Amino acid sequence: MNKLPHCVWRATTGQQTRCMSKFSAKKAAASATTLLQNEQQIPLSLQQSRENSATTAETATCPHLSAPLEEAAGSRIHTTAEWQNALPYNEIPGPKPIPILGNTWRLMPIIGQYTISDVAKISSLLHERYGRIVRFGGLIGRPDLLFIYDADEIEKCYRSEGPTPFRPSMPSLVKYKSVVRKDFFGELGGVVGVHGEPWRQFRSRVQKPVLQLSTIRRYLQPLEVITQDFLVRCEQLLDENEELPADFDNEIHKWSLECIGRVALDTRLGCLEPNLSPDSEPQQIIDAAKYALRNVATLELKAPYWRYFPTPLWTRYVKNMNFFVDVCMKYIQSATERLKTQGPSQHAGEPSLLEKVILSQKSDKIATIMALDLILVGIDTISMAVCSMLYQLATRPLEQEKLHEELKRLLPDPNTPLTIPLLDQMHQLKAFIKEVFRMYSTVIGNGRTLMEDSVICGYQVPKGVQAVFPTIVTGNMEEYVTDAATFRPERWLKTQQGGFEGKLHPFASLPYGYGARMCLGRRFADLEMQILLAKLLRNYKLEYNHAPLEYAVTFMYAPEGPLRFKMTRI
Ligand code: HEM
Repeated sequence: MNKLPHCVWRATTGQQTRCMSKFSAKKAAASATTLLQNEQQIPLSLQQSRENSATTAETATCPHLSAPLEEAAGSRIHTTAEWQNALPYNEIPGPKPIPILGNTWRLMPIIGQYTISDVAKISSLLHERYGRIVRFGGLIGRPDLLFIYDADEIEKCYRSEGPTPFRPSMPSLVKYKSVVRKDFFGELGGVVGVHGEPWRQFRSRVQKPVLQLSTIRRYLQPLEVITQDFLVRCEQLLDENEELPADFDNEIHKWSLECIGRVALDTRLGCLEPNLSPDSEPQQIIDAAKYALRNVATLELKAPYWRYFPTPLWTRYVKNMNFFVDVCMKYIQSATERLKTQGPSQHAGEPSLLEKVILSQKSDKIATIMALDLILVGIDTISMAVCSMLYQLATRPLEQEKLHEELKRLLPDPNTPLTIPLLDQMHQLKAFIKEVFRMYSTVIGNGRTLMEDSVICGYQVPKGVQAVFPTIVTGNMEEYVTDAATFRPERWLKTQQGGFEGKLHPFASLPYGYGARMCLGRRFADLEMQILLAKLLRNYKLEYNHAPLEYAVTFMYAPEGPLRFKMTRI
């Protein structure tokens, strides 16, 4: 039996002591109003807010942001009753920072309470201890983190985020793109780690071809071929007990790199070749991408001294990224050369994604930077999501059987090529994917730097604060999801498809984020996962006959340990 995230966390946190429920926050806000007009309290809170705005807005700026955050942006709200009735920012509950070390010590080895791999647990623990809004301040070199566990408030934040949402991700990547490799990126930073108008302009140039259904349709057959090759390779890897090797996650990374290479680099990288040596180029690209992503949490959450001087970890990060960029550049350049000499390749009547971007933007530089962004975030996310999906399938035989039945019905001949209409009819399969994301969201949370002073959960929150939306926690809250602790994919189905009526707050589980900045690769991610699960489950039975695995955050949230699945042909 799998441990549910909530059980794991509750076990470590002991008694639940919510400081402020939704009800009591409202009551508190109301009594603050009656306190009134308390002549000292209102000016004091505003002053506090201004002080916070000044410090946090500074750290929220980005070299790829065209203009600093609007100075006057927050002032409009100050005249509203909502703001004036709200509680001051410094009254938001949360762990108290200690002098000099702030709250950073809590993430330090030995003396700290939390390790990086516990990030998901920290998030749940903060909610259990402090309530629906938690201020985690005093982190060296970065603004306060404001954890929001209220799906209505999360919805409000997303819906009011404006045309250029600021996702405070990866300052290390920002520094790499805008300072260390300014020679390469120049003013074209791409979308990851870029903000404001430069982000909007870049995103609007590439968004249409990336998300177009015709693009997705074009890649169905090439990705199916890659997945077929992957399954052949899996069969070759089986031992005498029909089990996959302990480092099977590495094989999944190879499959996802092969997929993203086909989409973003217009090439078959050869990752699925047998006997790939550890120093082969595809394996090195996988290692480099993994290293870059997995050290982000350490670089940014533990004391981020690399901002001030080049720490050994930072030096290695840069070297690793340089290797990664150079190798990718090689393939993109040859793809653009091929386009110039041979014209666009036509598959299913469509040019490739790279060709569409080069032709529409008349710039291979934009295509290059887009491809780098897609690769940078597209390998680990999908690989870890697939690890999680396969583990859940292997440990939930009844769910697996349901999917198998659906696939047998839609694909009576297991060799039937997949089509978009067939994928569209795989309701159980899609519901299963959504339910895994709800309970074990691969990306545990999303965030936005507030661009304006706002009232959140009855508190005055200054602009510049980093709001965190912990989807891994909200997706598991009974308040928003009926029978939240039970794995029930049917909750995602319509009644006529066998679904059941129940609460499912639309902002509780958002694995791909929301709004203008939502995951750019989500359609490819869904396509790749659906193809893999459909091909696998139509032809094989998956089992896991070892000690249960715990979920942990390296960068993504996934089962930690050897994925020694037993894979038997049906
Ligand atoms: C299951 C796998 C994946 C998950 C769970 C995931 C999740 C996310 C999330 C939560 C965001 C932030 C969205 C927001 O701020 O609202 C994001 C952004 C992004 N994702 Fe994904 N993603 C996945 C796969 C991919 C893949 C395969 C690609 C590339 C092909 C990709 C490309 C991107 C890019 C480029 C962004 C930045 C968008 C921007 O800032 O404009 N993702 N993803």
